[in-house]
Amino acid sequence: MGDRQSDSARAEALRSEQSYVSMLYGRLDIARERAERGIREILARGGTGTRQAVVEREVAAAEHARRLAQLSAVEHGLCFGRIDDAEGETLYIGRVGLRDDDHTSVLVDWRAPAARPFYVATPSDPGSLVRRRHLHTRHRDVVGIDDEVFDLDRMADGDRRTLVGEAALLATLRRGRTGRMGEVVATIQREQDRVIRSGLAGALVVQGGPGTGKTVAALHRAAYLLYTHRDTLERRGVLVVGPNATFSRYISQVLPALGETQVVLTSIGGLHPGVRATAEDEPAVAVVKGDPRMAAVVEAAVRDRERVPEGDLEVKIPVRTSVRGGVEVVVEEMALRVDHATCLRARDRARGLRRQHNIARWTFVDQVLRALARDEAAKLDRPLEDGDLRYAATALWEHRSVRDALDALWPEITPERLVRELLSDEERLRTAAGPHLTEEERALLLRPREAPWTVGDVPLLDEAAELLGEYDYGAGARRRRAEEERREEELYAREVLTITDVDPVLDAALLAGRNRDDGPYTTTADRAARDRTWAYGHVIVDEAQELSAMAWRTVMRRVPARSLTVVGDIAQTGSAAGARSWGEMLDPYVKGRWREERLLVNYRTPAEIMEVAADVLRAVAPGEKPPESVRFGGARPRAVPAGGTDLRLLVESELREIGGGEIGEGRVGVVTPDARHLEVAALFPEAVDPLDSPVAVLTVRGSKGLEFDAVVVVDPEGILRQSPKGGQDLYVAITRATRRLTVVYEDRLPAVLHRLEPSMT
Ligand SMILES: Nc1ncnc2c1ncn2[C@@H]1O[C@H](COP(=O)(O)OP(=O)(O)OP(=O)(O)O)[C@@H](O)[C@H]1O
Repeated sequence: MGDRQSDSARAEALRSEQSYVSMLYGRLDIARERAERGIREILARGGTGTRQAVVEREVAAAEHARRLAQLSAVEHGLCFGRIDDAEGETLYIGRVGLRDDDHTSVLVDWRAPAARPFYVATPSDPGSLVRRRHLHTRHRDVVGIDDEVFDLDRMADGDRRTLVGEAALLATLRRGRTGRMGEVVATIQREQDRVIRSGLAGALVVQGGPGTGKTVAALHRAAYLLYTHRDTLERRGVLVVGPNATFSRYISQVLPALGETQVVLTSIGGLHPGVRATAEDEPAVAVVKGDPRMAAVVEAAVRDRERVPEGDLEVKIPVRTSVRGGVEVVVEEMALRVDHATCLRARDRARGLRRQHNIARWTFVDQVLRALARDEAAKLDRPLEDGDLRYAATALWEHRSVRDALDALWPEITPERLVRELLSDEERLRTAAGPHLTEEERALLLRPREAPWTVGDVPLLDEAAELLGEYDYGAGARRRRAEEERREEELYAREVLTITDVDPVLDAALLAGRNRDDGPYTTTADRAARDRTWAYGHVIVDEAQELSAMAWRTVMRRVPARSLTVVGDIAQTGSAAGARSWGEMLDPYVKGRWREERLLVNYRTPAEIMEVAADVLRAVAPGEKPPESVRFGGARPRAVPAGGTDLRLLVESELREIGGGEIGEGRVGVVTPDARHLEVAALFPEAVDPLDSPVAVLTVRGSKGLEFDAVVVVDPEGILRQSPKGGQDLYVAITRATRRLTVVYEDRLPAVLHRLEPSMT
């Protein structure tokens, strides 16, 4: 009887929620149609007319397109929650806000202040709420409801009859892994909510063990900040720096689904435009490259490119040429000379400007050319008026021999060439390293000229770019011109805004920015990603423990306002050049101005696996407490000897286990030491994509931030031995599992894994 009563309560609740949710999708369709119609109408009006008309059309079209993209991204799980308060008021919470024809809110955007109680109410501190309800939808159908009742006595009778309970969080956690980060906007927990809604200003560190939802919190924070501080952040954009490109893909789908499209996702290896570094240095090399002393080395390398000849400068210029057999041949030359002291003065003067190398070069070149011109006039016994000097100097610059001589002293140089030559030329490296590096450290840095860029090179390139300045001399003038144009456009846009009614949140600078590009409309994210010197409004660094001191310099340059979210776990630091403490990395920039939040609950790894991980954690970070798991009851983690184990069969059986007897949706991650990655990957030729194939074969580094239903750790001893941070690596590998863990050991199981029960496959 009781069951039947609760069944009918569930059915009634489902019916009523379905009718509300159907109404919401109806509103969504109307909003989309409106945006589509807007675009169609603008296109129909054609591409001609006055300049004002064209701008108006482009702005309006861009706004419609943006709205359409936003509305399309929220189709899945449009509405996921409802709160009822003691006054009898009900709010529905969703991915975007929607209003009905009377402009009454029918769906509250999850980022709006009104939605906050949905995330922060707890049984001990429910605020004014009497109930929180989670709605589960598939496509447009409501398929499940979970209620948390905070105050049964104050609930309306009708609502009391239709209570439906099951912990929404645990239901979410039971879902299989898909290779893309799941959406958890419906089940954000209170401690995560504090992180998400923390103020924009200053640096926030989010420290938490594996699976505590740091990435989840950081991404929702990006969406929240963009919503709450729209004016600032839409113009400047938000940069999210992750550990690798796979990770960026893993999380890339979450942001648009949260209603945001203004974010640049990249890794340290992608921060220098034009370079996509993925290769990693050996740990010892990474340590040297990541050391802050490298800033001084790069600076010395730039100074080394500002030379004067040992004695006087002598340059031969052709005086007489003739054409023989169609080729111009020099018949007579003249040697011009500039004395050593004048060269030194030219260099000092150029350096004294405190401009970047490629810009100060003009001063040096100009000084030496004038000295050469004076010498030429003297040798030809020609009077040289001051007014002629400039002309004579320019004429000398036409001679190849003069240009070569000046290039050899103070070349115009790109960051790429500077760093490549610094790291591949023993002599240059010795000179630049000076007292900063030991002989052993220099030897570690030295590599062949054609070596590919590594992630550790990118901060050096950035450092060099900062000191060298624009390679393209015309760029400075062009930028000044562009700046003037921007101001003009802004003025113009302000006028447009007063006469068109496109979007009240749009401001003139933003509007001008959107129309400035010569190509079609591009987003802030597009422009920011192309510009090395772009100053972002906010920067989020995930797996931030991996960044070296040099990498932090690179990141900090992109956020002069020092508005940052730093997310990571010191106990998971795998890079030998990474952080040992947050203070060590952040104090040089925001000493005494960074705040820390800790996340303590592990939503990923079941308690049984976490016990094994905790032993590893104790060995690498004795003071650290492992996070507490919310999941229990996974299969017992096990260890199998490599001898007699067929890895393919093992992985197949794991796929079957997680697929409930057949190979279905679940995913297996095989994590190997770096040195064995190729050999193991060759066993799984079908595992082509680490996110989309059912099986992914990864190094520990490649697995950072990702998760799998089942994890197979190959050769734990090899992982422990591969770097000074081998223990941390093993901790990371083990904690990638959401349900099952198998460790395949070589000769013997490492002592730190003693808790695992050896079993045969
Ligand atoms: N509030 C939540 N509701 C539902 N699932 C959650 C919640 N918070 C986190 N999760 C899930 O827990 C898993 C781990 O989250 P996430 O990857 O953000 O953790 P992390 O702290 O970044 O981990 P790591 O440091 O190990 O990379 C993900 O599957 C995420 O969807």
